[in-house]
Amino acid sequence: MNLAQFGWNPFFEAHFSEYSAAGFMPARICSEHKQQYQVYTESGEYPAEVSGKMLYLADSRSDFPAVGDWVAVNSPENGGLAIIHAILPRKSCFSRKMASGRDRRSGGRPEEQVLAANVDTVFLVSGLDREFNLRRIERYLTLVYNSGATPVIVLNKADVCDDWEYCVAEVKAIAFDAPIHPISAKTQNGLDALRNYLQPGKTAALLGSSGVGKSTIMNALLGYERQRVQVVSAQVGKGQHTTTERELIPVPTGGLLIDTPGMRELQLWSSEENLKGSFEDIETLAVRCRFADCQHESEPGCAVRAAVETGELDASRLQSYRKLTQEVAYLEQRQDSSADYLERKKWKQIAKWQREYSRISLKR
Ligand SMILES: Nc1nc2c(ncn2[C@@H]2O[C@H](COP(=O)(O)OP(=O)(O)OP(=O)(O)O)[C@@H](O)[C@H]2O)c(=O)[nH]1
Ligand SMILES: [Zn+2]
Repeated sequence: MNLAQFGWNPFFEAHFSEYSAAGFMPARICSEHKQQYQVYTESGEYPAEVSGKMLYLADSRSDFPAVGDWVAVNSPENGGLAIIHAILPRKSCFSRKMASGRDRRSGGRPEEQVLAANVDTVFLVSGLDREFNLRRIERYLTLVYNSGATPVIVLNKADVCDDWEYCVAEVKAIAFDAPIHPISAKTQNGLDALRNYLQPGKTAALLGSSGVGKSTIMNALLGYERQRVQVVSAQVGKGQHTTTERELIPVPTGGLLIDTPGMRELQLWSSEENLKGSFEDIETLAVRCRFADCQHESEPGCAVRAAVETGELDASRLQSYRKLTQEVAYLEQRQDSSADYLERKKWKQIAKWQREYSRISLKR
């Protein structure tokens, strides 16, 4: 197997020199299930586990490999198990803050779990049907900008939209420099535009609400119906090893697509930072507010509200900005709290509420 086909490049090469000196070889995680892995290496595909040392040193779930990660492994002998010794730095990363209390290591704090790593392009899929919703696209854009991957906006179901040019223009106004591709997965129109992002060694993932057509697009790009198979157990070497369906899947154009259950359930977990990427217009206006910590509510000399009044800024933009700010504040407050039992119980409730809330607001 040719590693460059799997995304190996000078960035990872540079970070690998100390490991190659120690006799390790590079591998890319192509599936993960309960910390049992499957990896692509130059000499083929192997089951893998993390080393005892890595397990011992890990103090949160984000210290474990995720699908898409490049790792350093020992050479697996005749079809055996590869042992993972280190994770190379991630060029991009999608993660989720886990509800507290699941893992004692975290002391009950919301913990980061990496869902996918080293994604180059995210196809942010939206339907051009009745589900079309600009605010939702904004929220997903925020999430993608925060990951380090590059967003590409895919407007699917153009076949059922009479006025898709109008929708594209609307999206353009909120998308900054993200490319926008109207397509129809059903009629296969416009799919070549997406194939362009899947050159050899490039990794892409599909993100978007349920029913927008992610599976249909994926099947069209793969050229076959991908079945999402249940976990099966296989006897490997001396111990039991669980193998799962590949979640980093080669496509005929030479690139790779990531499809993990985690990416499918990904919700908006953000921090202050990622507000900036998709609300540049508001951030720019806010520089002119009289108070540096202006909330753009009722403060005197607020440049953001002034812009809404003159029509320079759409009122709904400010509304979605506020909503996102509130969510961020909420999450940060959670992270600050202490970790005793009652707190944890409360957090569980909050996490549940938060999940429901983001579901509801994403559906809006
Ligand atoms: N008219 C039309 N329907 C489409 C198109 N693409 C997908 N669909 C339909 O939309 C429905 C949902 O498609 P899926 O591919 O299952 O959507 P998904 O985003 O994978 O949904 P989840 O698995 O729930 O996340 C199916 O009935 C598809 O046939 C399209 O381009 N045009
Ligand atoms: Zn203001």
